[in-house]
Amino acid sequence: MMHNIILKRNNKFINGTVNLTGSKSECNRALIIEALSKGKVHVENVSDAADAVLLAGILRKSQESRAKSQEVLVGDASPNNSEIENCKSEIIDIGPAGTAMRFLTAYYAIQEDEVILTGSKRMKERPIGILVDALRVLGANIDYEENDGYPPIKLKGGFKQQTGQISIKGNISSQYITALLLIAPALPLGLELHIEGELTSRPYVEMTLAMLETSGIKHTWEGNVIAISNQEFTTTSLYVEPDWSAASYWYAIAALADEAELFLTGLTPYSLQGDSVITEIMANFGITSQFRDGGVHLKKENKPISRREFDLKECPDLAQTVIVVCSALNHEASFTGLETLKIKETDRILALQTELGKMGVKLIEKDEVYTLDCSGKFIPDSIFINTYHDHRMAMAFAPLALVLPQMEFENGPVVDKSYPAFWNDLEKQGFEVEEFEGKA
Ligand SMILES: O=C(O)C1=C[C@@H](OP(=O)(O)O)[C@@H](O)[C@H](O)C1
Ligand SMILES: C=C(OP(=O)(O)O)C(=O)O
Repeated sequence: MMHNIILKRNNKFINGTVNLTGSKSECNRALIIEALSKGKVHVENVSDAADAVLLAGILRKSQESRAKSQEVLVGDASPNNSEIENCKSEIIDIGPAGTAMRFLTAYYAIQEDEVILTGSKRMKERPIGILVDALRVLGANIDYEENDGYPPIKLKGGFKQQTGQISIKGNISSQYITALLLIAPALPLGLELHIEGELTSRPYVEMTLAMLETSGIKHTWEGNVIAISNQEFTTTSLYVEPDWSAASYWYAIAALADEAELFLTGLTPYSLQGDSVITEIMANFGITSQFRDGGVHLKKENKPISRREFDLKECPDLAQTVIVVCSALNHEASFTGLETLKIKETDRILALQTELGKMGVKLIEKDEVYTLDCSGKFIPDSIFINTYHDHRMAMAFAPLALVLPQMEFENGPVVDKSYPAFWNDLEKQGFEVEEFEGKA
């Protein structure tokens, strides 16, 4: 049995304040930097996102056990067999946290610990071969435990850097590039990363470099080559900003309301998060964003929607939000830059097509351009949304409660991955949220 959610909204007027948790992306980077900096860098405003909480716990435990084994070595007592066994191949289960999986792969590749990194059933289908190949060229000892190219993987320690120059494909996931950049300052020979072909999700790479820069790490980026030499972190703190991807669901709610005035605290126009582009995207839907009072004020102005083409390559996590809003407004726009969606928490293209199909909306692909067809759209009395272990399927569809009489969501806690307070926040803003036991 799992906790499903019934969601309803009896009016279309939104007015309130929302405090969002810290960005999962920023927090995951900050935690790895903190661990690599050996305490010099301190993370402030750690995110409540389950993925970040899990990563923080793993890094803490790993550092504690390293400190403990050093104590054993320093002390008289030689470790007994069971202690040696415990030190061997610790199994780390990262669940559905893709970013954490990729970052930890690079992190453990240069540690002495022998660990097996594994995750959810879906994680075992999310490719990691490109990153593993790059780390092997650098000098890491990594084996696949089940299928080549996919988790689980065994990181065996004994890293000895062979080269500082590697090439990596840029169009599959920017997370591989970030993972390598994060460990670059700790590599004796530094890193010169040649990005082959197109770079997807570019703002996430820029976020990584900016956070390294704040931590005292210099880089150069010329053409398709990013270089970071072996460097020391400086003593500083990294403040995790509120999550703009989470903010996108409130923009969507504003877009589907008749009248909306919302205040999202803590957000600034100078964010490192590429998803802050939601302000520009939603301006097309009549949502104005004013930064004042230490946050952003959203206001809905009714005006016709003119933009028909959206390239989401730089903000893939906004794709579901924007496509669902367009479907609700019968705005038959087209979308590009969606290629990476198929290897995220679920195949998000298929999931969108299936769930939008439940109200007669089609998302049709031709030559990598996806177009909405709302000609067969209808309003069901109640709609059951399958969430496919994907937090963003639940959160992107929830704003539809403003235009549908009743919605039901499979697996409410799926939102915990990045925004655990999501259903509570909806309730605070006047949505009716009811939990019920459903079939797993
Ligand atoms: O680096 C990051 O924090 C992320 C990068 C993006 O992934 P891709 O680079 O695989 O598109 C994004 O979808 C993910 O949610 C978070
Ligand atoms: C793709 C996402 O996360 P991850 O890759 O970290 O699992 C996401 O949060 O939308």
